[in-house]
Amino acid sequence: MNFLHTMVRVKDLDASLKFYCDLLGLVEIKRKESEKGRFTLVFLAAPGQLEQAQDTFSPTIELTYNWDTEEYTGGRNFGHLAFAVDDIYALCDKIQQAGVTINRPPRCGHMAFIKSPDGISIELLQKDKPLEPQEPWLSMPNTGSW
Ligand SMILES: C[C@@H](O)C(=O)SC[C@H](NC(=O)CC[C@H](N)C(=O)O)C(=O)NCC(=O)O
Ligand code: NI
Repeated sequence: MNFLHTMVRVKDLDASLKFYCDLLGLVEIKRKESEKGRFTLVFLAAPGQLEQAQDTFSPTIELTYNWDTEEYTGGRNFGHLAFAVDDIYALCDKIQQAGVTINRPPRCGHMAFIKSPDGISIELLQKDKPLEPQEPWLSMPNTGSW
């Protein structure tokens, strides 16, 4: 079995593409519009996984935009989407300049959390740092309401 994608329903497709593509650097690799179903699907891949994703559409994020407005009550059971980034400080600066809140800044140099326009938590991890949170980080209060 292989992991393929995570689907996220978005309220505003343009705002989401600005966030995931222009700000985070993901690349649109496929789009499907359904007149009958009244929705648009957009598959996004990370630049470092583009070749693989173009072959198998995985790993990707599948943005689902329903043309008719719906309320999406955020399920507490969904945690976050995590990305390994080249330079977490440079990316956080860019994110802050774009007016996006950094809910948990990269204090210990390797992990930050932000939220998408739909309030989806996004974890940013410095590429060459260990995945497991360092002890000091675990005891740090987070700045956002999680
Ligand atoms: C292309 C493949 O990866 C899909 O996930 S299509 C799944 C399909 N999606 C839709 O119908 C999109 C519009 C729908 N109104 C919705 O918001 O999901 C589907 O079966 N969706 C149901 C689901 O729970 O994912
Ligand atoms: Ni899907």
